[in-house]
Amino acid sequence: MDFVTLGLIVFTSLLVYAHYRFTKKSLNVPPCPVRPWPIVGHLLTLKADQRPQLQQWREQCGDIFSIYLGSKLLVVINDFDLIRDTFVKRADDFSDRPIMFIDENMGDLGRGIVFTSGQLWKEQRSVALSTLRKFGFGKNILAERIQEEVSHYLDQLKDSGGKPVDIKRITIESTANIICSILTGKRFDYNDTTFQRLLLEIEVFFSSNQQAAVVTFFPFLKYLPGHQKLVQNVKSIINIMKDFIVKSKDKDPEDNFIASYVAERDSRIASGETTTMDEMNLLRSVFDLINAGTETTTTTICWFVLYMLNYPQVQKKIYDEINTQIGSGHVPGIQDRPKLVYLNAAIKETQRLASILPQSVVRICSKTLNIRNYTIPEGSFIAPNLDSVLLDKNIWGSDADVFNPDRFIDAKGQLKKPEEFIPFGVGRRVCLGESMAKTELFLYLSSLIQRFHLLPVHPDQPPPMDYIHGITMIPKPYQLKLIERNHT
Ligand code: HEM
Repeated sequence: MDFVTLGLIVFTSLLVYAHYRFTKKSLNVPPCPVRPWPIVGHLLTLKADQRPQLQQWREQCGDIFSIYLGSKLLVVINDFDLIRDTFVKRADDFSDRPIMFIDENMGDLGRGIVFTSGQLWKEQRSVALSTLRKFGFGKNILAERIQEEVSHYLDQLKDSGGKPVDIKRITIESTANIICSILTGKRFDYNDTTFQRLLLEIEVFFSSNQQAAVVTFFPFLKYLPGHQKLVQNVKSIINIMKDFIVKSKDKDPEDNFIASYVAERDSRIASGETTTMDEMNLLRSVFDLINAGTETTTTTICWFVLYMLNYPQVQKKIYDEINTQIGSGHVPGIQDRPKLVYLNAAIKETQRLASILPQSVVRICSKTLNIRNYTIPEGSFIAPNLDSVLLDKNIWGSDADVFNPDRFIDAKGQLKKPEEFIPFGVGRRVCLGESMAKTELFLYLSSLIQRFHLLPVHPDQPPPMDYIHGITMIPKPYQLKLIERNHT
């Protein structure tokens, strides 16, 4: 990039910034916690871990405040009632998503499920959901498929022979295999080279996502060399997805998601229906489902195990419950879920406290709107701060920052289902994979505790509960020992 180009970029950014500052001041946008800098806005003010900072800004500014990411306005919504009023009661206004940087590298903008809006999003989401239902979403067939994968997972873990092991990689392999087998009709051998390449690229994708987000706010950064690596990464994932589609699309529509999508598209076209179903949307939906369905579940499992190492009394109570309610004669199945109240409570408590997607997935305002007398200009980003609900002391009590599964159990010993428990988001864009994720979490974690005693590598020195602030809040890498329990 030469100096003239650089000068033009800086000059244009200043003009854009001045325009935004001037117009937004007169528009009464929600308050900023601190004054934004020219060009970069609050990007340099944001700390590496923004969670405590957002909490502090909420105390300072109230339930709604503004942050400038470059010249882009991001409005942060806090508090359960305000989040519900905005994203559920006014879903028509607040259900769109912005187009993100990666779309550019797909050769087509705004395709698939996660980063689309309007009619296209509605059709792609509804097709994805109805197709996934055919393959067992919300039914026992999916649970059986997951259970089969869990048994491979436990065998892999057993191979650690009680030596220190980091379970993250094995867990990603296993959860990715479930979604890949639904999409393509085929489960992969863990050593399959294409599968290993896919997992590696997904890991790179997730770890470089913050960098990717910055490019969304400063498109000129795409000319810097580091960015090319990201582009290459996305292209590699896309090529693997294309290969999945080529190999799966001509199979029986009952065999896999891809073939079923293609058959449905052909039938809509044949009957003269106007449809957004095409190869590009299929490609991007497959990409979305693998990305959204792998990292989130894996991260939650890794958090649960970390809590078990730090709270051995909770682990013992879960094991005792499994022993009493199920015994060791068979692995827990989905029909056992209602019996394991304490385990279910511990899973909920993990999701609440770990809050792995603290600001959910960002939305965009497609027209100028008002919230509590503030103006939210067209094109602004808007995010529900799930942390502000999941960690709220007014909802969960003064020990909201302590891991305590009992808070989800009522006086009669029944599982509580508070409406403020929103780790899967809210409104029309609520997680599409919620039922699958819940089934996975129950089957993986019940089997894990039934089969192994989870121990820290150094007795009485459990790994710290630190995390890395990526696209999800990932526990810092840690090891543990898995000691097989005595089975009768
Ligand atoms: C513990 C696991 C999971 C958590 C905590 C989680 C959480 C979330 C959250 C917070 C959102 C954004 C919702 C919003 O904008 O309000 C989301 C969206 C989404 N999730 Fe999940 N998720 C999980 C597992 C899964 C799985 C297993 C799948 C797929 C098989 C999946 C697919 C999706 C998709 C496609 C979207 C975008 C929905 C849309 O924009 O219409 N998720 N998820």
